[in-house]
Amino acid sequence: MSYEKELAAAKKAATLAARLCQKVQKALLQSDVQSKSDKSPVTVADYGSQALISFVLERELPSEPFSLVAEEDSGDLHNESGQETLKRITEYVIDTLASEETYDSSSITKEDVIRAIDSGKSEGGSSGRHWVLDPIDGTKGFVRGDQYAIALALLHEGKVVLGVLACPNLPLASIGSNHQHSSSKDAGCLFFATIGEGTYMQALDGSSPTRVYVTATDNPAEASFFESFEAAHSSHGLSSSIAEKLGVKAPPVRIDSQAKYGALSRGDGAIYMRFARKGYREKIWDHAAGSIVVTEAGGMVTDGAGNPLDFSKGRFLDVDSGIIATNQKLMPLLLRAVKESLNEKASSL
Ligand SMILES: Nc1ncnc2c1ncn2[C@@H]1O[C@H](COP(=O)(O)OS(=O)(=O)O)[C@@H](OP(=O)(O)O)[C@H]1O
Ligand SMILES: [Mg+2]
Ligand SMILES: [Mg+2]
Ligand SMILES: [Mg+2]
Repeated sequence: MSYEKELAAAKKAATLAARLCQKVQKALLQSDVQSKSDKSPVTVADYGSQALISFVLERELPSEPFSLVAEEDSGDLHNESGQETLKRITEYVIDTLASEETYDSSSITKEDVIRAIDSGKSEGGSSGRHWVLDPIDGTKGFVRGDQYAIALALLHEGKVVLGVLACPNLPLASIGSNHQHSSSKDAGCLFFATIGEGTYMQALDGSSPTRVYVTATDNPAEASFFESFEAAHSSHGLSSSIAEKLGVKAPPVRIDSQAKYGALSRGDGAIYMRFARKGYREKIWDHAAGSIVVTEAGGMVTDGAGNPLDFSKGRFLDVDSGIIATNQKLMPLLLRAVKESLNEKASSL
């Protein structure tokens, strides 16, 4: 089955949303300390990105039933303090859509924005088609001025068949294990993948796409690994012990968001490990787009026990012992190291 129309719509939607987020991030980073501690700028970008993507997908694909599983809902926008935020979101959406000649955005109202945001309440599941959206993944990175991603995927009969990752601050050149704070020069990547057709990357501001592949290395000593920037999101201690067992020499590369999956898909590093604290339930929008970007580039994404990720169960993604990704040659070694480390951890408790 071809998903050509859906891919074109998804790329357009994610690219426009990235533009909106960049405008908000620029204003946020230029603002004074007081308004930086205020949560509203990131809220404006989260909601704005979700509303805009919902508008674009519905307009580009009018003949398809529209179901969207997305992170945000309009709950907080209905009270008194939400009114100013809603006004700003609507302005950003109108302004960003105005750059597309084919859209008449001037008539979009605050009510339209609320409706667009709340179209993301779908439960997903194993039948039919559902879009899956994280309007800004890596919110903490966004606020810091670091990495974040707009992550959009399409589920068909419970399987991810298409994924687009817009990473506005990710350098176009490789980020190795000696990666420093990124400059915005030559940054902005759009990764996209369709089932059976490979993964491609292009510049967010337009360039022809190039096909990307995960690293071919089978030598852990040459491999480096990615993990969350935020220690609260993934155990850095556990990943270090696994890396040590494997014989990985390079220090971890810690970056925010699904930009990690994008970087892995083009071979910047060889492994991604994520071990959330016990009791935390992963969400499908945090992994759907990233996982197909990696698998179509030749990689593998499983939970810590080696099971494939199951996106067909609704909004949550239930996993056994974390999420890991690497190439096909390193996966058996990685799984063994994960198992050993988890057993050691369990017996030391
Ligand atoms: N406690 C805890 N454990 C694990 N994961 C959590 C936790 N809290 C949040 N989240 C989710 O992590 C998403 C951010 O992804 P990363 O951890 O890859 O990036 S980061 O290092 O936190 O920036 C982040 O996505 P966004 O909310 O879209 O930013 C969350 O869905
Ligand atoms: Mg997220
Ligand atoms: Mg988010
Ligand atoms: Mg969030």
